[in-house]
Amino acid sequence: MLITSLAAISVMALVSPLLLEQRFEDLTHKEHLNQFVELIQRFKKQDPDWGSPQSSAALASQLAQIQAQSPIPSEQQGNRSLVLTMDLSHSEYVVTDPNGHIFVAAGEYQVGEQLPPAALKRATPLSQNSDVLGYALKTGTTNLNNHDSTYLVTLSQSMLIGAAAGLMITLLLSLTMGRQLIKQLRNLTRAAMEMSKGNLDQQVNIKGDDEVAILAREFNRMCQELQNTYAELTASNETIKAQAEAMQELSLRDELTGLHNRRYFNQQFRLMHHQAMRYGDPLTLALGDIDHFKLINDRYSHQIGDAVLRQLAQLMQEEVRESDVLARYGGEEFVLLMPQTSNDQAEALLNRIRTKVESWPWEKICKGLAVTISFGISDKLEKDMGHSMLVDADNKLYQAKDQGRNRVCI
Ligand SMILES: Nc1nc2c(ncn2[C@@H]2O[C@H](COP(=O)(O)OP(=O)(O)OP(=O)(O)O)[C@@H](O)[C@H]2O)c(=O)[nH]1
Repeated sequence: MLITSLAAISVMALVSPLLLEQRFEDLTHKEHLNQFVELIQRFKKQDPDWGSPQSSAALASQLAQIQAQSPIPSEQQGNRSLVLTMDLSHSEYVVTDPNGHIFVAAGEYQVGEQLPPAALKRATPLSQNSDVLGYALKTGTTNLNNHDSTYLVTLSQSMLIGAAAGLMITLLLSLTMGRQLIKQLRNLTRAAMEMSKGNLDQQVNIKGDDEVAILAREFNRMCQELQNTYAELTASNETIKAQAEAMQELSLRDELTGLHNRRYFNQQFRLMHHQAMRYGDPLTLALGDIDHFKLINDRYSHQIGDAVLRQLAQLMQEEVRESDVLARYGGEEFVLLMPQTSNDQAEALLNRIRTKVESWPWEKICKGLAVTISFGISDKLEKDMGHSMLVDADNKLYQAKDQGRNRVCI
């Protein structure tokens, strides 16, 4: 923009004086011609023999005299004299009769010749009333008189000084505006780079109302929108994540008791069994089964049976460790996986649970209700992904049932 402005002013400074000179010359030429036509008309008025050889010779001689001496501020007497103060010293004119025969010569034209048609076309008719007295053609270049030349030079110099002042002002303005522009663009670039790093909280200062300010305003608006959209997306992501986690958790939970389900137990059992096998850590598995649960359902209703299951899950949950895995294994069956626990320790824990179940006031749920539970325990670690341990615990549970229920077998 700066370069364009400077170039425009420089071209203007160079071309304007030329155009001015050209225009000045045109106007001077026109002015001279008008004066010349007036002069001829006045001559004609005083010379009734206009067009005669004597008249033509008299005019030619007068003009030669004028051109040689002018300006002529004289009032010459006589039939064929002119009264004028016109300065013809800088102009040369060809004058013809109405038919284009030259009787006043100048430049390359000679007296008595016929003015060529092209030149005649350019010539100015010398008219009086409606009569065409002849034609006048200016030849050569228009030389300006001293006064006009001085005027033109002064004008050209003024224009050059004006252009120089314009250049200086443009330069100063451009530098000042350029600094401001660069500062704003730097701020914008910095903010954009921060955004690309993921810092969406970007706002740049806005000064003025120019294109950069409009760009900065749009940038700020875009940042704000991006920030809002990002916040919405993050919130929605969080919700989706939370829902996915909740669903995942639900898929691993038993709906009735809230304990983990058999699927979760299977996952954990595989892991813990593998770990215990690898590092030689103790691992104990207990299978529990409510005694005569069918009778409870039959005698007190299925709803009471469900309430028993829920309460029993809670009682067991209260007794086990965080690191233990307690799950509902099937209908009225529970499974408890105890890492870092020996058979004896497991037996003690399950007896504690068994006693707690037996002594819990079941009458709160239903009058006459009594609940007991039997457990089978195994610590059998074999390279069969836990199969032996499960079978062994199940066998021990049957053993407990066989031996009269409400007991723990290891
Ligand atoms: N209320 C209720 N009952 C269930 C649920 N799941 C299984 N049952 C019942 O639990 C009972 C299990 O009965 P059985 O397998 O004969 O065993 P049991 O009556 O407890 O007898 P033992 O185990 O030998 O002491 C069946 O009647 C099932 O219908 C449940 O979610 N809710």
